Order: sequence, then C-alpha cells, then structure tokens
Amino acid sequence: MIVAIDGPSGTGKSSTSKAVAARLGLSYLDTGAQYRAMTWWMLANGVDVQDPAAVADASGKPVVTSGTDPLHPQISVDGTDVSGPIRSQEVTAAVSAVSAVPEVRARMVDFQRRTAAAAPAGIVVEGRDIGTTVLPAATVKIFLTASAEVRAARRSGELNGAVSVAATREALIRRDAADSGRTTSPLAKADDAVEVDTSELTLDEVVDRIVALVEQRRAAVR
Ligand SMILES: Nc1ncnc2c1ncn2[C@@H]1O[C@H](COP(=O)(O)OP(=O)(O)OP(=O)(O)O)[C@@H](O)[C@H]1O
Ligand SMILES: Nc1ccn([C@H]2C[C@H](O)[C@@H](COP(=O)(O)O)O2)c(=O)n1
Repeated sequence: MIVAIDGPSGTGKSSTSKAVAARLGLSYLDTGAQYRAMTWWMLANGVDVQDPAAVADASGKPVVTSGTDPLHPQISVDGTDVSGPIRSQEVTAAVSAVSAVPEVRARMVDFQRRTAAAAPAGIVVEGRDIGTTVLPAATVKIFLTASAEVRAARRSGELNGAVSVAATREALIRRDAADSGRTTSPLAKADDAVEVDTSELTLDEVVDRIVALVEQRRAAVR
C-alpha cells in the first residue's frame, strides 16, 4: 500500500500524511524535509546555493537520514538531528534552488524509492513529484490544494502573525512558481491523482476523506 500525497506549499501535506499514516498503521516519509536537510547542509558548509554546479558537486557529501514513524518523524544529516534548523527562513528561501538540481534529485529519489520498498505494511509519502516521478505506481495518489489566502493565513497563524499574511502569501506563491517551473520532475498533479481542495475542510475532514479512498482501493484489490 503506497499512498502518494503531493501538492503546493502549505496545503496540509505533512499534517494530513502523518495522520493518515498513523490511522492506517503505515510508515511515513516527508520528502520535503530531505530536500530541506540537503539545503541546510549546503548553507552550513558555505556552498553557493545559487550555483547549480557547486550544489551538484557537493550533493554526495551529506548523509541524510529520515525516520518513518508518523508519530515521531525524524530527519538528520551526518547523524545530527536537524528537524528544527531545516524550518528556518534561510532554508525555506534556498530550498527551491537546491531541489532543482538534477544530481540532488537523483540521490533523493533513489533513497525515497528504497525507503518505500522497505516499509513493512506500506507507506504514505508526501512531496511534489511522488505520484508523477518517484512512485508512479502508487496505490492511491492525492493532490492537495488550497487557496493562497487560506494557506498564508494558516502559516502566518503558526507564527502568531510574526510574518504578515500578505508577505507569507507572496513567499508561498514564489516557491510554488519555482517548484512548478523547474525542468527536472516539477511540482505537478499526476493524471490519475484525486484532487482534494482543503480550503474549506478541517484537517479531520481531509484525513477522513483520504482514509476512505485508501480503504475503498484496498477493498477493490482484495
Ligand atoms: N485542513 C486544514 N485545516 C486547517 N489547517 C490546516 C489544515 N491542514 C493543515 N493545516 C495547517 O496548515 C499549516 C500547513 O500545514 P502543513 O505543514 O501540513 O502543510 P504542507 O503542505 O506540508 O506545507 P509545506 O509544503 O510548506 O511543507 C499547518 O499550520 C497546519 O496545522
Ligand atoms: N518531492 C519533493 C518534495 C519537496 N521538494 C522541494 C520543493 C519544496 O519547496 C521544498 C520543501 O518542501 P516542503 O518541506 O515545503 O514540503 O522541497 C521537491 O522538490 N520535491
């Protein structure tokens, strides 16, 4: 059972994927956290993240490790837990450039496929290209969306309004444009993905909807 959950920034992929995996007893993989971890390492080691050749050259050096327990997601680089630092504004501003480099993607995609293949009961994998490129044979593919206004309000709320909704909205739109516009496996909805607009749904409603789709698919293949 492989569930692929893709979508633009801030549509609820992480919250939804963790909850769906926990409800169904599946493993969980946050591929965005892996690209963030690679970006954190590049910044910490003085690599010019706007220079694709420099990023490509350095991309084999860090060892990125992901935990797959949806109740305790973990991400580390060279044995150091980076779950806090990878959420910094600096990493968020640089991650689209680093993740657009084909050598970075090749390493990550290989790791993501091996992680999915090793999951004992199945896995929920979230990202931007899971249904299209990483796991195109996924059992269930979901593409989450939400209006830019709703996404910005949710994110700004997380920071207690420290960054305005307008600035958050602009940053989300800029990152989505970069992620959709890159050449190698851009953010895209797979043709056979089910689109779920979360703008007017609570988290529980989104989770219920996806769990129901997975259970339907399970029943159909039995
Ligand atoms: N259906 C929902 N209703 C209300 N708030 C939600 C819903 N889904 C997610 N959220 C909230 O929206 C914010 C963004 O959610 P989340 O981090 O899961 O999105 P994401 O798509 O993984 O983001 P990113 O792409 O930036 O990693 C969080 O504060 C989360 O609690
Ligand atoms: N499968 C993926 C997952 C993520 N990325 C890139 C693009 C995002 O802007 C960035 C951070 O992801 P987030 O933590 O916001 O989900 O990582 C990608 O290219 N492919």
